Amino acid sequence: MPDFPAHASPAFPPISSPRPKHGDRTVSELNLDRNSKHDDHSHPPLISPAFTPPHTPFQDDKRQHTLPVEELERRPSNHLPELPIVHCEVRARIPTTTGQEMFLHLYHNNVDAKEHLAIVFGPHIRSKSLDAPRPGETERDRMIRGAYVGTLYPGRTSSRRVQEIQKEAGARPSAGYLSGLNGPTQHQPAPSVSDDGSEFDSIYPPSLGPPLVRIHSECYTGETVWSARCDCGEQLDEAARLMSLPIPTPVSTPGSEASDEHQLQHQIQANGKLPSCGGVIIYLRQEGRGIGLGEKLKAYNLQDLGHDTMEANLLLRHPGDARSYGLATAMLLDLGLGNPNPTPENPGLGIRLLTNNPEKVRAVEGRNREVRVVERVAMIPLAWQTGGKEGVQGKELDKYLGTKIEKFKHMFAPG
Ligand SMILES: Nc1nc2c(ncn2[C@@H]2O[C@H](COP(=O)(O)OP(=O)(O)OP(=O)(O)O)[C@@H](O)[C@H]2O)c(=O)[nH]1
Repeated sequence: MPDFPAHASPAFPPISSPRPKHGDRTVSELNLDRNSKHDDHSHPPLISPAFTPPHTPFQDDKRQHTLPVEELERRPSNHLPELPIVHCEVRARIPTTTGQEMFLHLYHNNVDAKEHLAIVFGPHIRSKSLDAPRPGETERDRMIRGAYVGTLYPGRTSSRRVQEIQKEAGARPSAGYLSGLNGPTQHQPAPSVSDDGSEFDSIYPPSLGPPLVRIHSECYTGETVWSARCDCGEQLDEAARLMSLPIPTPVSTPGSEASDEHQLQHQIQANGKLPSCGGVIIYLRQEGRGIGLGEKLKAYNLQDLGHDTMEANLLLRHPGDARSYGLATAMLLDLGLGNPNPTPENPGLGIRLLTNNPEKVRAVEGRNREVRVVERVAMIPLAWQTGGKEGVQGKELDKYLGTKIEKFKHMFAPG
């Protein structure tokens, strides 16, 4: 493994050949040697390597992805006594520089005054608190705050889905009737409506498998001013890229997947391109692992004086990591991604969490396992994946990653 930094050895076996190229990577290609063992016996692997899919994540047997959650080391002390109350105030469509769209959801809550965000990729994830009717609001109010289904366009008059309008009209209305209600202008495409009147963004197709989720902590330096002290900006970009990957061609199996395939074909026809497999980045305003930007900058000066990132926090009288994840749990539940009461008949999908931080896996599930993490997907630095051809690099980053591994016990490989 000549391309990996020294602190990556021996925990980081080489990535299988051929070496991944930027733009070609899939989630599954992030997997390292599945036989590798984490060398710290005091921190057993949370998830067996078998839970990271070997090939296309959506085509594997889903039982293979089931996390043996009983094996998780629970740390209830890190959970908030009760889940915060969160409320999605507004969402808006954001076209991105990659050509994919995402929906930015802005949340308020009852524990801090910050505006935490959910960055939603794909059409299938919706906020319950956003969609719920609010007293006295008009259809226009609902569209302005983003509580609409389908696509906005000049002249649209209803936030509701075509199915609901049809139901209200008592029979299947004519195309002229629908265009009077929801009709696009001549410049804008109509909402994606299938033959039976349904729209795509109303359900999460089980055939897509558990959605990909990233819980990301704000990092002004890494995400905005090009800092090479950490890998935060790269991780944010990579999470978005993975969630924008096109859905693999659906497998034709009996049951729901047949209708998913029908929907997929329809969406391809409507948009002219493959929809993304989707997912959500929960973007928490936890700058500097919760200590804030000013304190993080002091910590950087201490690091330049020779201390590592954990020591610097402690010298400033902060915990090494001052974060909690109850807000993320509550936001995931609001987005319909929790599964608090699984039954054998309805085990639920759970989520696939993109992280190297074992504490996040435990914490985001919540004290009562309101959310189920069925798989942890490791985030390998791009420089390690590409032998230094891509990604953030530098001696400060090497030290940062080394401390994450040695002191914070982050796992840069599955399991
Ligand atoms: N206090 C402090 N915070 C830092 C430093 N470098 C980055 N951060 C913050 O650390 C947070 C990201 O945490 P990381 O430890 O990099 O990663 P993680 O979120 O725990 O784990 P992953 O899910 O694997 O990314 C962001 O809020 C950054 O602003 C530092 O040197 N000191």
